[in-house]
Amino acid sequence: MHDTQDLVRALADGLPAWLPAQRWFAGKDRPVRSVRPLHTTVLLDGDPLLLHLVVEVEQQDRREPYQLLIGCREQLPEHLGASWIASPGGRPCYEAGTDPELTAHLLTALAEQRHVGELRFALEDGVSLRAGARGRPIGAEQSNTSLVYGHDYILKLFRRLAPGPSADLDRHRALHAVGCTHIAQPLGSITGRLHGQPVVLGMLQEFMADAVEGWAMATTSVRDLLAEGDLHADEAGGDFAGEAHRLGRAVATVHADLDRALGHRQAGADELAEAGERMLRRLDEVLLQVPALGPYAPAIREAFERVRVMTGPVVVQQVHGDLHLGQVLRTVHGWLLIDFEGEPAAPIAKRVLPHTPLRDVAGMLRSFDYAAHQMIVDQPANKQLTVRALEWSRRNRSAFCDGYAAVAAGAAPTGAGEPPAIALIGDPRRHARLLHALELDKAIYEIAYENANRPEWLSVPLASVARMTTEGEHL
Ligand SMILES: Nc1ncnc2c1ncn2[C@@H]1O[C@H](COP(=O)(O)OP(=O)(O)O)[C@@H](O)[C@H]1O
Ligand SMILES: O=P(O)(O)O[C@H]1O[C@H](CO)[C@@H](O[C@H]2O[C@H](CO)[C@@H](O)[C@H](O)[C@H]2O)[C@H](O)[C@H]1O
Repeated sequence: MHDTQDLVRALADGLPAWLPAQRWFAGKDRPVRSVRPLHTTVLLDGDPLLLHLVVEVEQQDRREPYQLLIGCREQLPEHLGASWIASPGGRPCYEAGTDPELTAHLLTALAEQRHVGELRFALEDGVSLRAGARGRPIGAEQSNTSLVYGHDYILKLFRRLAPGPSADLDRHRALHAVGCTHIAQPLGSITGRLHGQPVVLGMLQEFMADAVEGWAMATTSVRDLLAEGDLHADEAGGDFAGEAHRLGRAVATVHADLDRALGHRQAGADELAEAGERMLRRLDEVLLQVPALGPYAPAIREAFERVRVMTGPVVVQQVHGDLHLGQVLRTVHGWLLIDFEGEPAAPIAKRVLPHTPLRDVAGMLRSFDYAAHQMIVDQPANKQLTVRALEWSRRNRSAFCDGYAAVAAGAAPTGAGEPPAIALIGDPRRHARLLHALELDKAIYEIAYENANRPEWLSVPLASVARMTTEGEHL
């Protein structure tokens, strides 16, 4: 089979079985009916062949476009065996991200700013690259696929696509333009066209080789505390509160920088009503998936109702949108925020909308709670461990808010002489009612996320909801 279109059509028949096993595939909750190739671009001809595909995946009630990079060889070497997808016409086709020869080609295309068919490989202004390095998949639990090139670059290939702007790329660009020091510099992009509109396919960034994920640091600290016989969180060697304080400062600074770059505005009662309704709708959807949430529903509804009838105004701006300890990296110079894409489950068009910065604060507060309680997920009856986990969570949540409040208190006016949004917010704990509702909303999202992806962790957000609905708006 030599014709590329025939090869791709035959390959597409093998994709319904392969897609659900991929970590980044967002539709694992229902069977894949069919996969239809929308665009095929030959990036490298011969043996190996490198194909860029945009396919439409059809499931019960949805059709969504995904990006695939496919390698094809006459003979599949042993080290690529695990990446095999199908062998249309006897020619093995596989996930190209695992083939160093093919990933090197992507970096070269970026370095040379190539145009191939409708694909544009471009560098940000003033950037030049050292090509030649081979990329390897980062191997993280991801919604997308990232390739790391030596100690220098990381290329994120977005998997589920939507035409129009990319929140991740645009927010990185805006933050870099105002000199934000809490992000990895954006270096380049890959764009194409989908349904007649531009679409962002990839983002190249500076790779922070010395970085440690916040989640790894926080859970190590929890582990050390839980292993101690009788020390408290502030006495244990691996105390995290200093880092949590610095992280609060970093998040507030990124909010101030996003405001400086893209501005803020006041959201009125109608938008708050809409936000409250959105929270209530999500609760109803998740209740259908996870009936165990039922006993807490009345108290959660009450909290969301209170948002629905708030009179405002509440200040909104561009935010991170899915902030948690897995989205922050600690380098020797301080904390960085990564992945400004918003919640993976949200429709892509909705992810660029402005929100209250308290949404990110709520995400991070949830994450401290997660870090503490996931460690004892299989020992729910151990009161001593539960008390200690709670102590760790409270101490670090509070240090994070202190850090945020310190930056908010000293925030300089924006270009227009106006105070930035974070100065209007001040200490996040002043907004207990809204923050509580945002935390509950995030926990509801997490319940759906865990139910679909990691059922063994479902009890973590469920237990948080139980605590939150008993304790109320308490930090
Ligand atoms: N600039 C970077 N430097 C070092 N590691 C990074 C960088 N960006 C991302 N990572 C690592 O890659 C992982 C996945 O990146 P992320 O942007 O969160 O992808 P996804 O959108 O697929 O969730 C992160 O958890 C982090 O460990
Ligand atoms: O990093 P992603 O953008 O893919 O975010 C999704 O996956 C996260 C898990 O990897 C999930 O985060 C939840 O688990 C984290 C620990 O693994 C915890 O730190 C977070 O607080 C918790 O929300 C995230 O919600 C989801 O969108």
